[in-house]
Amino acid sequence: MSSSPAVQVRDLRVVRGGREVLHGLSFDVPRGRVLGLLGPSGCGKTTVMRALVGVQIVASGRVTVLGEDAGSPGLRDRVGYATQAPAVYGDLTVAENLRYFAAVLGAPRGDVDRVIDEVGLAGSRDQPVGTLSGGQHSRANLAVALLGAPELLVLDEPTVGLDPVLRQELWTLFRALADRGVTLIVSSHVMDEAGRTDRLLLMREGGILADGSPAELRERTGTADLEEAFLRLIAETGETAGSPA
Ligand SMILES: Nc1ncnc2c1ncn2[C@@H]1O[C@H](COP(=O)(O)OP(=O)(O)OP(=O)(O)O)[C@@H](O)[C@H]1O
Repeated sequence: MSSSPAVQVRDLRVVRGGREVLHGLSFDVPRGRVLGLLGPSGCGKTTVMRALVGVQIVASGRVTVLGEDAGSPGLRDRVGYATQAPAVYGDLTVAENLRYFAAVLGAPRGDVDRVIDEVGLAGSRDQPVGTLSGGQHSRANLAVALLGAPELLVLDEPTVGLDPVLRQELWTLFRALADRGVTLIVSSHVMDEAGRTDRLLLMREGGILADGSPAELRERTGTADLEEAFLRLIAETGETAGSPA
């Protein structure tokens, strides 16, 4: 297996709706790590993820994923993507949905039971997705992204709306996947999840405010609380922008 980063982004600029929403981002994600993409609503997290999976038109820059250009056909079964809007069909059961997506993705049939177990939905496998709770619905969506055992998982706010117990279970699953060598990019706008990542990319207004491990960010800002660290970084950039050259 290559030791090159799972993801390399260089000078990524994206224009959406006639406005530049990513202003020249550069970052790497090492293999087998969990990267948290954090920042306020509208800062560009989903746009970064769309660029990584190759569905976003980019104005300039380079996005390399698992050694290939983002969106290359060769990456189709190596990258799993779960969007915020569930992809699963409400009138099919959990198992039917997964059998359908496994067929579309060319994933082995045996994967269906594995991913249902991984997301903790074995007890609801024969229930129509439309009758699941919100948290179960998000987990069914996540299960689709796990089909085929992708090397990179891009998960857009996978824990939104989940209770603390389920969130903890999902983070345990993310860690187990990373221990198996999978690279995960997980977005969130709640800072209490930041401490569970290996690496944090803090975004604000289409730019990167900070990139480092939670420990590095705590040290740099002199606070143990990552939410407070984020606020201090914002204050710091405000001061820099406002200070005389
Ligand atoms: N389809 C679109 N057309 C035009 N502008 C868009 C479109 N989608 C997003 N944007 C804009 O791009 C910027 C980044 O949006 P993006 O969805 O990437 O943010 P986000 O950080 O993922 O937000 P959230 O946490 O609310 O999902 C925002 O200013 C948003 O208004």
